[in-house]
Amino acid sequence: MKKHSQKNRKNSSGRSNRRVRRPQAPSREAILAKGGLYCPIDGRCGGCMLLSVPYNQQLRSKQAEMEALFADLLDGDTCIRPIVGMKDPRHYRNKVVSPYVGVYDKKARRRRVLCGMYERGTHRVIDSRECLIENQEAKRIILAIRDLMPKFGIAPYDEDADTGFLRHVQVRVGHASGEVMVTLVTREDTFPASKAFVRALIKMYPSITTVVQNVNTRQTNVIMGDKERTLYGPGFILDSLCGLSFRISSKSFYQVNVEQTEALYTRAVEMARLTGAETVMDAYCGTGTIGLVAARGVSGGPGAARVIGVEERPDAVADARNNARHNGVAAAEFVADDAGAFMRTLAARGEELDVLLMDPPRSGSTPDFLKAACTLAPHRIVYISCNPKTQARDAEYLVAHGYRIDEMQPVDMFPHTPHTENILSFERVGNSSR
Ligand SMILES: C[S@@+](CC[C@H](N)C(=O)[O-])C[C@H]1O[C@@H](n2cnc3c(N)ncnc32)[C@H](O)[C@@H]1O
Repeated sequence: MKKHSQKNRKNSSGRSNRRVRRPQAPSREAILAKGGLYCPIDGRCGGCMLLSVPYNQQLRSKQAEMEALFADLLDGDTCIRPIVGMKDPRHYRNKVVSPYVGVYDKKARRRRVLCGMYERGTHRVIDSRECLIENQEAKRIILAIRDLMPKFGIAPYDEDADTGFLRHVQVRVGHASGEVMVTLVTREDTFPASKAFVRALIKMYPSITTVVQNVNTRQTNVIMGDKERTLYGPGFILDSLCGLSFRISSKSFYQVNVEQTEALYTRAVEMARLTGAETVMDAYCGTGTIGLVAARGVSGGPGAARVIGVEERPDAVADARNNARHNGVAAAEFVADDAGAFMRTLAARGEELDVLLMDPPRSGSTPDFLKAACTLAPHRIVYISCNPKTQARDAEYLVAHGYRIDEMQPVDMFPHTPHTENILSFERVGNSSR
């Protein structure tokens, strides 16, 4: 029997010890010459995977992917719109989160703090000074915090030993307002240096309008804990979207690419074809953004007569009610419930619903929600999705139960990543009177 050489012998995990040569990454010059973007940590970071692909080519591929995915569900009369891309697809992320870890620097013979992003598929932090998709002011603040930590005796968190103090920092920047919220996620509740630290940080970055401490004492991958206290400012920021103003707290769901969100919501409400007389359901409504935009109307058109929003998270529902009050929208009400259960209740009561707007999580909707939706039989359904695969599954149900897709609109919410947001509008077949 032929023996394996030492070089080829397999280790305990069954993998060969021989070093596998990675295919050589294209050079900076080659990427830029092709029209792509160059990032020195491209390929290692878990963030964007398509940076080196020219943006127009990314858009063409995403469009082709959507058309192929829905090919069997569209008919000859479906209007397929070209994907909405960004003019400048850089620095679009208005929410930046970074872990902080301590390492021993052999060259400098001292410990230092790293911050940045995790290496793809690991919990190793890649120290990065720049990111092509993150908001630049947010990134500068993340780095400034790293530099201030030793001066205030703030130790980075050690995940294995469950020691240290600062676990993560989240920075949110209001796209239109420019207001900045910094959330410091700490392992302990007591933060002795908090006042002096916050003062020093704000002196460096006067754009910061509020600082929040979030306490996460658990040994977990989940970033945020339950307990929060405001260290500076009001504890939230305001931002405007489609002419309305929204209150964003550290844990609220708020789309990270606000420029594209304006396009997404505008197209979704246009696709609802409101006349001013409709009762509209905003299902999976988060902080009520889409429903409030529908109540107000877009592109100079009329809004809904009445909006009912449903969302399972009570804190998001509280934000939605606040947002309605704050914008003077009286025709919107928000309910904290499971969307499927709520739809079943409405269907059992025989309520009338004209238009259903739905924006479920990546897992898509549920059979009981879709069944109740078909019983309520709104004359239009507008389905927004960040995961077109589950959207295609749900669309198949709707098409089999009395609806046809009359329009499809992909939107590029996450340039340089493989993700595409997609909007489908459905009309009820043979029921134009409602
Ligand atoms: C993709 S987000 C959309 C939020 C909102 N439409 C927006 O654009 O900001 C999905 C929302 O669905 C909520 N959700 C998830 N499962 C739910 C369920 N079974 N019932 C009600 N809401 C749910 C999540 O909490 C989240 O706020």
